[in-house]
Amino acid sequence: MPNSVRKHSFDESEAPTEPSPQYLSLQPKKNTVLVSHGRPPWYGEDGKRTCDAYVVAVAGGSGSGKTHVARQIVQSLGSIPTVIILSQDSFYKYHTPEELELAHANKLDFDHPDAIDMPLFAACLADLKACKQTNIPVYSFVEHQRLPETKYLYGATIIITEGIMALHDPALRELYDLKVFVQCDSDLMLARRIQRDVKERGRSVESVLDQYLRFVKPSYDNFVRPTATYADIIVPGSNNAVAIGLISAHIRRQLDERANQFRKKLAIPHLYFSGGSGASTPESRLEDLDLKVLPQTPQLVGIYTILRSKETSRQDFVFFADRLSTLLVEHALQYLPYTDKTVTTPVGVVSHGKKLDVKNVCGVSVLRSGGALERGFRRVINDVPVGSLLVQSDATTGEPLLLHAMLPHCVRFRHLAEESWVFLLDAQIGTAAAAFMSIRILLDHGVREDRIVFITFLVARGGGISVLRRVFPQVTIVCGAVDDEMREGWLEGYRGEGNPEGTGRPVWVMQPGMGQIGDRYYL
Ligand SMILES: Nc1ncnc2c1ncn2[C@@H]1O[C@H](COP(=O)(O)OP(=O)(O)O)[C@@H](O)[C@H]1O
Ligand SMILES: Nc1ccn([C@@H]2O[C@H](COP(=O)(O)O)[C@@H](O)[C@H]2O)c(=O)n1
Repeated sequence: MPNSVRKHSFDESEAPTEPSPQYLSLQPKKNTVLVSHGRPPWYGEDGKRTCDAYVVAVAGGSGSGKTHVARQIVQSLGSIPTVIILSQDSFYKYHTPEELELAHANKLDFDHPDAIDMPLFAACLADLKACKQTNIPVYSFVEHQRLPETKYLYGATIIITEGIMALHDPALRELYDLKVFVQCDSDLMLARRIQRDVKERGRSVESVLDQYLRFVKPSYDNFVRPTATYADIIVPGSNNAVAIGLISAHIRRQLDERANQFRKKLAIPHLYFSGGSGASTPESRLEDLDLKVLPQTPQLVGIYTILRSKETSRQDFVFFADRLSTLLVEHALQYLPYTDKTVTTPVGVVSHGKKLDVKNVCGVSVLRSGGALERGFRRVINDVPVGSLLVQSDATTGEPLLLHAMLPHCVRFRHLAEESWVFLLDAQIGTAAAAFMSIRILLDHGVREDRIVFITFLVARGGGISVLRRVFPQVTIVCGAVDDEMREGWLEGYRGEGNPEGTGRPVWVMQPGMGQIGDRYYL
């Protein structure tokens, strides 16, 4: 059922409040991004990244408790999805059949710094730190081998790396913001290792002891323990709750510093961006916004009339939304490159035509309402992969939060993303906060700005579109109608600042708009 809104008067001096997230408590695995809580904007109102992810390195001997420390930190921060653990164990090198034979006979040294692919580890970490995606190797301790698959990671604000050689490599040390060494008694480390390797890594007690005496202990003395001198903090290997609490408090401050809030500036750009800077105002001329608006034929206006009417049934709404999205996608396709193509017709005549000249095309819908454009999109572009981004407003501040990213294969890998054309699908651009975030995500992945085509039913001329245009001028924006106005209101039932009676969240509403498009399409 569509939510109704009630007007709320906006006070310019109103300071944005801190989000008060509800955290889920999950036991994280190594290299896991949790997806239970959203990521606030990691970029400013100029569209640029405001800071790197914060990197903590945890080194120490095998069995010293590095993983335990990393997991405890994650847990004490509330197991939020933007705090991830990156284990150096994933970066053991690929082994030849001869090396594998040695490994199974306990004769391969896994405790020498050369056993780990340090350049790959540094490259993946550098990408994550710069808020880009990365695809890390997957390693099997049972098979002693790197597996064929990789694991995609994106969106970390805090990265906790852990490994015996985490502090060994100078290039890696350059990437760390905080260096921790877990100091533990050797007997305790050995006892823990026997228990763990027998239980989790398919080893016998005898083989663990053999490997320990041959490689693990000498390596600890020669390579691992000396790196404690690089650490900012030495944490004991047991009874370390206080140390973990202090580190977590420090990291929480880093986390808070990395959450930007500027949705109101987007929603009412003339209050913030006017003046001598040549910034746009809601009175911006439509042609200055460089929107690709469908020709306003009576047939198109007829479709909008049906979609805007509150009397329209859900069945009709879906039918006409699908029809409209087909028209929008057809229109958008003209902005892609084409080359000449000659064919011979069934009657033997040569005909000169065109063919689409792109390597990869995919779609990404901004859920939930972007899903209303998906059917039309798939109808026009055959077999096209479609991913999704779940961007929702924070319940108290209305700021956008990235809750989930499920991107197509051709965007997940940087070398493919760099040559992909990506259609972003979202039902409307009002404050433009979700559009801002989804474009930023694609750019983080290496998609070229001029290869992003944003398709939407409605754009609010007085909303964030003028800022979006200025910040991302090369993105093609295709829409069917432009509404003049937006008004701030509250979704029915909101209880909070400015609206003490209800429960809900603040929203900006397009005027005349189409209501809550996601609700009308899906419910
Ligand atoms: N502070 C601690 N208190 C109790 N048990 C611990 C502590 N630190 C580690 N352990 C246990 O010791 C074992 C090895 O710890 P782990 O963190 O996997 O070591 P590492 O990653 O350094 O090889 C695990 O079973 C873990 O539960
Ligand atoms: N195939 C392998 C690879 C590594 N190891 C051992 O793992 C230890 C490091 O992992 P921790 O989680 O204990 O830090 C290292 O000491 C290697 O000996 C292995 O046994 N088999």
